[in-house]
Amino acid sequence: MKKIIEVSNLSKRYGTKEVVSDLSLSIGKGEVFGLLGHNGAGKTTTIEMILGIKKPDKGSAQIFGKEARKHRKSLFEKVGVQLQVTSFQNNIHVDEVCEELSVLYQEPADYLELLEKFNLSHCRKQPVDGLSGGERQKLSIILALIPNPEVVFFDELTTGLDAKARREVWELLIHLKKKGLTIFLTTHYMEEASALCDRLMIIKKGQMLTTGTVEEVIGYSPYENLEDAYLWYMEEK
Ligand SMILES: Nc1ncnc2c1ncn2[C@@H]1O[C@H](COP(=O)(O)OP(=O)(O)OP(=O)(O)O)[C@@H](O)[C@H]1O
Repeated sequence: MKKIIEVSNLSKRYGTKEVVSDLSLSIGKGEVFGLLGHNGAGKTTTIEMILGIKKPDKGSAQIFGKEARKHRKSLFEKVGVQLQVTSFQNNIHVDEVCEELSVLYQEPADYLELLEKFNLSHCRKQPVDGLSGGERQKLSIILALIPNPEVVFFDELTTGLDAKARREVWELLIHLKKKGLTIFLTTHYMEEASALCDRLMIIKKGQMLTTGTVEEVIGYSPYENLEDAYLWYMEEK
């Protein structure tokens, strides 16, 4: 399988605290990879280092065989990103944000279609500031998909979404995965990880506790579902 993301021995410390410790992983084309861990475990920092937003102290990360820091422009034609904190200009409307982003890409996705798929068409003319938390979250997912990416990073994919919207997002991502999209996600919802991820890694205080397919990760524990297994890893190790 063609490797899309390769991470080797990535480490980062702030002061004396090591927040990411010697993490290595690789993700093949069309795979959905989930990074799981409690608040503060180092998930966002790991994503930011892969994307070249933060500099690792040790190790390296490549997307399509290139370091993001050095090849930002060419890489980001093919990479979509949804980060937890997305700030927008004051009073900007939903369709303006989508339009402004679309013009940056050679072959952007049709944002009107995406708004429709995520049931946000009725918010098109609304200021982003006036959106509900869930609507804002959906918009950030749409923005990550506007580049028509080959690989996409979702940090806390469906946080703040109601159960129906969460299922809709899952369905859409499964559809995009079938078309070859590679997905790196973090989530605090084990049901979501089970439904979407081909492979997982669970981290605690920046260190890997386990990695494998959902079945493997559950199988290494004494439990039969991911949530119980996850909690077991967190306490046992
Ligand atoms: N610039 C910084 N300076 C100091 N500490 C930082 C900095 N950025 C992150 N940290 C710390 O690094 C640790 C890892 O943070 P990170 O955001 O990667 O965790 P996370 O797993 O994404 O958490 P969450 O699930 O809450 O989003 C946290 O303890 C955080 O406080």
